[in-house]
Amino acid sequence: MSGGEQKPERYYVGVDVGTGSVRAALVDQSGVLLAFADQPIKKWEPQFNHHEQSSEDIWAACCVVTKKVVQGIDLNQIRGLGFDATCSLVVLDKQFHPLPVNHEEDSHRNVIMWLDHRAVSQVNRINETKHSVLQYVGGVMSVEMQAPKLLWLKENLRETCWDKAGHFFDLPDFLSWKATGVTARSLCSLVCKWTYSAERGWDDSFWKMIGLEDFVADNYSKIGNQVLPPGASLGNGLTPEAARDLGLLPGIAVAASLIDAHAGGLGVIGADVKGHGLVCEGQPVTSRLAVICGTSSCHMGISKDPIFVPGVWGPYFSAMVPGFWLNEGGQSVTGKLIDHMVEGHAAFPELQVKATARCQSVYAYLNSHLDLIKKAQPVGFLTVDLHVWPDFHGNRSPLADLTLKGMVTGLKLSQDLDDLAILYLATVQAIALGTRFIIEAMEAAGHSISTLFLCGGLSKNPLFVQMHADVTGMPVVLSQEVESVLVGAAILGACASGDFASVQVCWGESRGPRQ
Ligand SMILES: Nc1ncnc2c1ncn2[C@@H]1O[C@H](COP(=O)(O)OP(=O)(O)O)[C@@H](O)[C@H]1O
Ligand SMILES: O=C(CO)[C@H](O)[C@H](O)COP(=O)(O)O
Repeated sequence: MSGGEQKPERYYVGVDVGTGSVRAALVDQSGVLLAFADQPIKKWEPQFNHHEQSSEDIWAACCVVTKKVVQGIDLNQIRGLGFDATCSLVVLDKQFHPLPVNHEEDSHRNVIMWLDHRAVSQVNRINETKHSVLQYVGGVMSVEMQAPKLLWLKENLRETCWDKAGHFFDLPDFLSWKATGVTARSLCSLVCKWTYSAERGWDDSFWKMIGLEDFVADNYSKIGNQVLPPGASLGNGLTPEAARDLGLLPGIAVAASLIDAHAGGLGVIGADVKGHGLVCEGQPVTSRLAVICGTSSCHMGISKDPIFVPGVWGPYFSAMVPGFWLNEGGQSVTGKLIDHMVEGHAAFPELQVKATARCQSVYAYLNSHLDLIKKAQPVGFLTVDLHVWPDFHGNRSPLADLTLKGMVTGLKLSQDLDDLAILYLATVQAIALGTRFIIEAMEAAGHSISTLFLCGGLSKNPLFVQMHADVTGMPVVLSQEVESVLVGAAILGACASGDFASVQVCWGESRGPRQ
């Protein structure tokens, strides 16, 4: 954000709800992050491929982190609040109380998480319809989107959930409703996960064809019939009740939200790169690919005209950057896969002890261990006979095949720390190769990408970043501000406050690359 004529003492709060934790930041008018706080959130996996959360637990965590980042600040200086979150499905009854999304009837667990794969039969039937809305999700709907999950609820929890439900929210929209009482949905969520079209609105024939004609009959009141662009100001701003919860003043501007990957994309894709000798300097913003790497990785490329990439979500109009089409490639598990491989290895307890003794994270320890054992070779050569296929949770892009599984070839009869380090390296390489596979599919369809902009938890791992550069052959830019997703959320708040005319105006010089 670049302030221009505004006074310097205006602040914005961004709240980012990831898969594993909630983060908040206080950001100034120049986009500089002044305070940061995070808080883990609960997750349940009551059975394989069922992943649930609690919207009350998530809101409570939002309140804890927001209170922390505004400590010591004159609350009158806080002008706007923006939320982003994972695209999980929140279910509330007609009085806005949580409803259970499980057979146990535990209403605390009222969120079907984005990575939940329970609705396989439902998504297969949806894809068999070959309905035209599927063209706008890469040709194949993902089990991680909302329509199959809604159909699963109707077919499996009719009495305990479906019949009682009054409101189905994408998690980012739930948060903005909780803050303002306004049920308007963000165009970002509805376009990307719910088949809404920015140009044509809802398609009645789709919902009727898949057996969810209920939504058409009540004019989409349960899933959203008022739609606003991300960054638009909601109602009268923060309600007195939400203000008390969050430790802010009532009435401050609250923005229509973004999905987390889109907030990260917004936070990095417009960075000013002048003077860094980067190939993308002087090239259009469409030559950049934002890669948001957390539990999953999301590959966000924008274009002036719609580009249809088989197996890559979109094209979505105005879902991330207003006026641009978005294609969203993805890998359903990346950080989660690395954690899974490392934590499941027989040498993990030894790794923990050694990393703790050096006051390092296990990943910093593994990276230095790889440096030690590579000897004179480049580190990548350590895996010449060990290979990982990373689709342990199916392939989101570009194969769009949820049935795919993971694979490791080249295992030996030893399981020492060297083996663990090399398996970790092979996993990171496999993820980077998956990114290259997605880029190749996007380029074959018409994108022209020259530079990667990485953010999210995994961008803090130098090995992960280096492997993405090596494997794609492209420069990787890291934003000066490590918490770029939160900057994206704060940009929404800044935009809603009216201090900035649009989210693009917030892209400014202070948000250039790291030196
Ligand atoms: N400093 C770090 N070094 C290596 N990996 C990291 C680091 N920080 C976070 N990660 C990894 O990033 C992933 C989580 O990223 P994050 O963006 O916090 O996820 P989410 O938004 O999905 O909650 C985890 O797999 C974690 O191990
Ligand atoms: O589908 C997505 C974005 O469209 C993301 O994968 C999902 O929101 C989870 O994000 P994260 O891995 O950062 O927790």
